[in-house]
Amino acid sequence: MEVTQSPSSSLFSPTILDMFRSIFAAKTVQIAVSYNIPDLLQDGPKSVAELAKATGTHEDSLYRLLRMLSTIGFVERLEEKRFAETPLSHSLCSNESNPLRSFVLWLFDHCWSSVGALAHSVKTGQPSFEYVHGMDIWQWNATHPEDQALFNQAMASFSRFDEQIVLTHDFSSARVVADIGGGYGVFLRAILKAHPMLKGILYDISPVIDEAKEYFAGEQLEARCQLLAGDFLVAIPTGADIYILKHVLHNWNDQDCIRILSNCRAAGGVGSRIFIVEQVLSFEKPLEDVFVSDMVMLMVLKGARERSADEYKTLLEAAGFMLKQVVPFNEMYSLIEGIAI
Ligand SMILES: C[S@@+](CC[C@H](N)C(=O)[O-])C[C@H]1O[C@@H](n2cnc3c(N)ncnc32)[C@H](O)[C@@H]1O
Repeated sequence: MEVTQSPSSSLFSPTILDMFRSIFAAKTVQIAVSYNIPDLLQDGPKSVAELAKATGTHEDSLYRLLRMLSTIGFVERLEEKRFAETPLSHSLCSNESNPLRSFVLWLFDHCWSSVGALAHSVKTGQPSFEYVHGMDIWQWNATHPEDQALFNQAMASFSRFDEQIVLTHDFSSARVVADIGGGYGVFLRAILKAHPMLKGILYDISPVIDEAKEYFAGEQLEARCQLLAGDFLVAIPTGADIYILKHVLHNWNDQDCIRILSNCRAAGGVGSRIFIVEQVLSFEKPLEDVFVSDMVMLMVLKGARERSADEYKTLLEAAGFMLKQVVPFNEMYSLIEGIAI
């Protein structure tokens, strides 16, 4: 019998097909990572039977998942039912040098149901995360330590993309740098290592600071850095001449942003500097990643959003700062620098 294949474009446009594929790419990669497939393939190729035994999964279904994953380069199919690692799967092994693993687990697993309920956010303006989980993400993290750790590791993974600012920016006139909402302190540790004369303050909520302590102890930075717990909506530690808010303000509505910035202004006094590190919206240069991040904000927290440089200028001025400059330092992030007046 002669089988004629109709071109796929007659059914779906290539763009719709890409969307269809990318949903399954994200989900199947997350499942493979959850079952530690990258780790299992690290010491050599394995048969599906071996992988199914090691992961406690249904052999034929795992085979179908791996076959699909081989088409996106996540694994290599050596024989019909034998698979090897690729650079992509290797990059998601559980060792610490591959931090994007936690981001894959956080967004494609923990937040998956909130992505599914995004229509709720569009209809009501309320975060779908809260609609799905019955509480906001900070309350959820406070009552679910494992998810709190996953969230903080996912955030820390992005700090590695921001480290360029550490190498390119001039910190020579500063003595003390405070990273406010600084998470595990990946960014602050990079600044302190690159600038040995500087002292640091890491400030975050207490469960995060408790976990950050072990990272600082491991790198012998304890003597140069204070790790302080508190609520930045209430007060911010004094004594720094640069206050950093990295990926913090996009989580808050305008009123709360002005509160956080005003607290930095009160803590640092006239002449202190504020470094806001965020993605910046631009009508002239619309970057897909900024809009994707803005969707994540819409989904995750009430009032959270990405903003334009003009919007950051308005927030800074409302809190007693003057905008000094907006410096894009890689294809994703900008440094918005303000001076307290
Ligand atoms: C999106 S994460 C960014 C973390 C870090 N700056 C980075 O770029 O990876 C936001 C941080 O704000 C902290 N945070 C949230 N609410 C806070 C509050 N009320 N006071 C202090 N820190 C808070 C979170 O614990 C988290 O570490």
